[in-house]
Amino acid sequence: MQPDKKKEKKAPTPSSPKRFPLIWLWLVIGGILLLPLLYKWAGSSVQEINWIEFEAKILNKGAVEKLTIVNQDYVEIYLKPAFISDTTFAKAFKPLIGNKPNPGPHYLMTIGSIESFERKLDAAAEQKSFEKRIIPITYVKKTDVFWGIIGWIIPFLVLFIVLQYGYRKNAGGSSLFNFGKSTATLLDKENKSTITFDEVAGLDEAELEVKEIVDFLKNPEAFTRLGAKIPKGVILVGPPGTGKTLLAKAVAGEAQVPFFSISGSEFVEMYVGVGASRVRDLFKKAKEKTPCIVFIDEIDAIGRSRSRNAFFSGANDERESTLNQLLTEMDGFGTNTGVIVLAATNRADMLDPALLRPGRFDRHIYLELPNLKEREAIFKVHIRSLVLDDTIDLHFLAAQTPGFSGADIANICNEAALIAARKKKEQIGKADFLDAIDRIVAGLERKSKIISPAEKKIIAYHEAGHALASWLLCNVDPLIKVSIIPRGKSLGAAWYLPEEKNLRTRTAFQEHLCATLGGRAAEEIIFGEVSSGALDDLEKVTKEAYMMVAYYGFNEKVGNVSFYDSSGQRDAGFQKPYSEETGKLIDEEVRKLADNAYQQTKTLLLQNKQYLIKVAELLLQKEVIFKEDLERIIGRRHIDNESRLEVTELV
Ligand SMILES: Nc1ncnc2c1ncn2[C@@H]1O[C@H](COP(=O)(O)OP(=O)(O)OP(=O)(O)O)[C@@H](O)[C@H]1O
Ligand SMILES: [Zn+2]
Repeated sequence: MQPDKKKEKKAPTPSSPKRFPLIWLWLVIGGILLLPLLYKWAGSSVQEINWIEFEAKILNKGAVEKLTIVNQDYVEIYLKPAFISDTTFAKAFKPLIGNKPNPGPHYLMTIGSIESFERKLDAAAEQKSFEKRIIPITYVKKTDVFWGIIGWIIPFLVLFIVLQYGYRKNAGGSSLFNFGKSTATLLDKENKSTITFDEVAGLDEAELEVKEIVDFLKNPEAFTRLGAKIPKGVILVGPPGTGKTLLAKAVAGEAQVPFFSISGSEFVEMYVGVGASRVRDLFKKAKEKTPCIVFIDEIDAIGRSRSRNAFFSGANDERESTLNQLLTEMDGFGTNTGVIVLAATNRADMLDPALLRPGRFDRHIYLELPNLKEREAIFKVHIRSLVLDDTIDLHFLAAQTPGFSGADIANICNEAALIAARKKKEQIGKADFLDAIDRIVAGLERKSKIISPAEKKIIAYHEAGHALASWLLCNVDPLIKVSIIPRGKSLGAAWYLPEEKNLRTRTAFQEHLCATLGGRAAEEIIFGEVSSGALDDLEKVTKEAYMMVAYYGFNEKVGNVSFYDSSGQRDAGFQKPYSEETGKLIDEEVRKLADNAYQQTKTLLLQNKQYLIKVAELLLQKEVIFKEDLERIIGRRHIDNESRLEVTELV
């Protein structure tokens, strides 16, 4: 139940796509829709009559010039010129047709069927004894223009709206009309990057390297005069939150040049060919603004090694053509064009080698997680805008945050301010910072979570087991505090202060396994039974033991071999790089390692059972205990402590 530091990936920079003036589109569509409506309205001004009226007012008066039967369902009645009066139609169209008589049809009449209509006509003719045949009748087929057009337009309209909507959802704001355009955000003269090297802390070496780029952008002649070539592409490599984006922005801010920023994932869309055309567009825009900087964040989204699982993923084609386009563009501009491409990635080892070749991204700058001194410097940058009281000691805070990235530190500073504000304090104090650190490391305290007294006891002994084991083993990171207040998803937690080491010995690994199993061992010693609370611990132990055996060559039987894959190409797990026997051996040795560590820990805790009980009781009483409490119970943690366990030969 140890807390794990959460790494949050920041959202890609929001894009600001230029919109096609949609209003025109709607005007055109509206116009097309309106036309048939007008027609319909004009047409509907022809009066409709029934048979009785027709017979009485028209037929019997001999006013019919001709009849047209349309589609077997209605009759258009044309009157003799003498009988035409000014209809609505004629009035409406007066400006168009002048004083000419309305050409008709003058009336419409719906009929059941042609036969019945003709029968009625015959009967009327007989009755009134006039020749039916003197009335010319034509038969025509007409499609209703209005519904005809609507019938055509609606499916298109629906398709269009669906596509547009779907596209926006996928493309995050761009529209159908600009999907080949790059969505890069541009910071230029009106909208400059205001970040300077002043805001970047603890990246001295990287800063030195990028300063050269700033100098070139400010004064290119000084370099070109001597025939020097400036790198076209610089790739920034480092874990998340180490300030890659920040550094790139600072370069733009210092050099005072336009800065195009885009995330690699923005190139890749669901439509084939979009990525490549976006790359083309981006470079076209960039070349118009030279000197300038193009910053591609998360370049691994397009630049991943091309051979990777090529057979299994169709999306590869699209990514590959995007990558090819990027390579072409980078080859296309000369070293002195004044476009410098900065790219950032968390993993340079996964990038396509073609990207890293000279003439492309030939300069690599590695950013690492900040060390103690660097963290202090980063804290200094981020507290500038905060109102602090005089309890703040930056060195102390830096010491409390090993393994934290610059982004984590920025987050802590903000979180501390929020915590202080919630407490309605005037100034932010040390306690607020410590709370903020805890919160970021282990999640929010959940005091309201209901835990029965029996469970609380198990949790207390579990955490006491971790605390005691790590206290007694001298190669484990020093313990700072233990808590049984539920936080985030864990029920209890022990905080350690990782020492900043570049190398860890086998002994350190083994002792770490023991400390991690301390919780479960304590449960077994005290309650004679284990609980499900050690899931997290077991997961860690398994992973670590596997790393020891299969990666670090710590196991004699498996030998000095490593099955680690630094290129990340085996991620998909299609093929194991070792034989089945070796696989079995690895499994066996991992199990043995974990079992032995558990037995060792149990022995250690049994020998110190009186301390275990005291620590657990204190935990139950206070919920949170600190290093000082442990010192009072067990005595100072010392390398030469009598009861320290020699964990050297575990396997
Ligand atoms: N060296 C640093 N000095 C000062 N602030 C930093 C530093 N590193 C990171 N930060 C802070 O963290 C924030 C995020 O960092 P940034 O976006 O540059 O990280 P990144 O390395 O690009 O991360 P990602 O890989 O997730 O894109 C910055 O805006 C800044 O506030
Ligand atoms: Zn645990």
